[in-house]
Amino acid sequence: MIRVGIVGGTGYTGAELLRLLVQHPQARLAVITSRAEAGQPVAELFPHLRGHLDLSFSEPDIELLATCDLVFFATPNGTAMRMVPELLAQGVRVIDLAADFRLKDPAEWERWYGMPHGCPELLAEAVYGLPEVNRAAIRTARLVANPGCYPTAITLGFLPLVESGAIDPTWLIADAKSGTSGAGRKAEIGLLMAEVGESFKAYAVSGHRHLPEILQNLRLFAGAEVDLTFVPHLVPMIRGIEATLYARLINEGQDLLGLYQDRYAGEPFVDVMPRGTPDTRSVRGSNHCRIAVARQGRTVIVQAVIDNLVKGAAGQAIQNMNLMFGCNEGLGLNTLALLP
Ligand SMILES: NC(=O)C1=CN([C@@H]2O[C@H](COP(=O)(O)OP(=O)(O)OC[C@H]3O[C@@H](n4cnc5c(N)ncnc54)[C@H](OP(=O)(O)O)[C@@H]3O)[C@@H](O)[C@H]2O)C=CC1
Ligand SMILES: CC(=O)N[C@@H](CCC(=O)OP(=O)(O)O)C(=O)O
Repeated sequence: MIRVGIVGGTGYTGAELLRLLVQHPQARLAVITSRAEAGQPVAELFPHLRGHLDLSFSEPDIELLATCDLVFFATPNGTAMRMVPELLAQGVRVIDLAADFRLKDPAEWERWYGMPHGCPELLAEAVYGLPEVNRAAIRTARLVANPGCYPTAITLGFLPLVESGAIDPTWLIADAKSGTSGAGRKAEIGLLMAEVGESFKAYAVSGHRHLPEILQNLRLFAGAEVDLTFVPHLVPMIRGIEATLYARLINEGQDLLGLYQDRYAGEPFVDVMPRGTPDTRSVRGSNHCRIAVARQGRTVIVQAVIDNLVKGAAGQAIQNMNLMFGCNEGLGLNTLALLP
């Protein structure tokens, strides 16, 4: 059994880790932290876990966390980097769901996240946790940087086009939409029902912090410097990301469906649709990225959907845990989407 700790067990991604891990046959939850709820039984805050988990929230104490084989950080950006060096030194493996270890360049981190990096010496070692491009390195990693939600959908969507050289890398557009759970479980006026319930808007139009992550992915894993315009939107739904991606074909005769089917053949959590359009509800609660590809003349249109809390966060983190501990990659992740 893998003895698991979660730092940040009261947030949306922490709660999603709990939902999936209580049913995981090889994981045993040992430590779940919350500073605000320390001492409270977890199942009192989350009654759906009654009968599945007999554990109380603890303070995020290093010595306690060091009793685990693996610690997930489901905490705001800039939190994990203060605790990870000590945990690694004590032989604990780590998966960070935040952005602390995703960017390789500490100056780039500081520019986009507005704080100096706490342990830049670990950035080279940290393994980017997108199994579809990095499976072998994840298996042996001590420290995994779990991808951001938009970068998961957008990287998987563009990857076959960019790595095959089928498109012009200087002209890529990602028009992405997210449900409100992507912003976390916090009180904020812009996230009130009355503000977002019947509304739809773009944000971070002049530059979102996921842009450098996506550019780094396409450079390191698809081998191309690309010029990408990325605009995220907030839509009135709770879970889900839909990314509509545009690129220009070099060769109009390209078999696009074949390209995507071949690239993702054997991938347990990427589904390429032979026809039709993927919708977010087809992945709600599931670890799948569902993709369709179409064309209008020379323009390719890729649509990728994920659940931001599952393939975009907790599910992908468990997929990484399975790889790191030699389990079947899909263990504990065979939940189907909830319809309607
Ligand atoms: N929501 C999403 O769809 C996605 C989120 N992410 C990333 O995952 C991380 C978690 O996101 P999310 O679950 O939405 O966040 P939430 O804001 O919902 O939850 C944050 C959690 O972290 C704990 N926490 C806050 N500050 C600290 C601290 N200084 N030390 C220890 N614990 C702390 C909080 O509990 P307490 O304050 O009681 O200790 C809480 O449990 C973020 O970095 C986010 O960017 C990544 C992909 C998708
Ligand atoms: C809807 C919404 O607000 N989404 C969040 C994405 C959250 C996330 O994935 O955060 P990190 O990858 O940086 O950890 C945002 O745009 O900031």
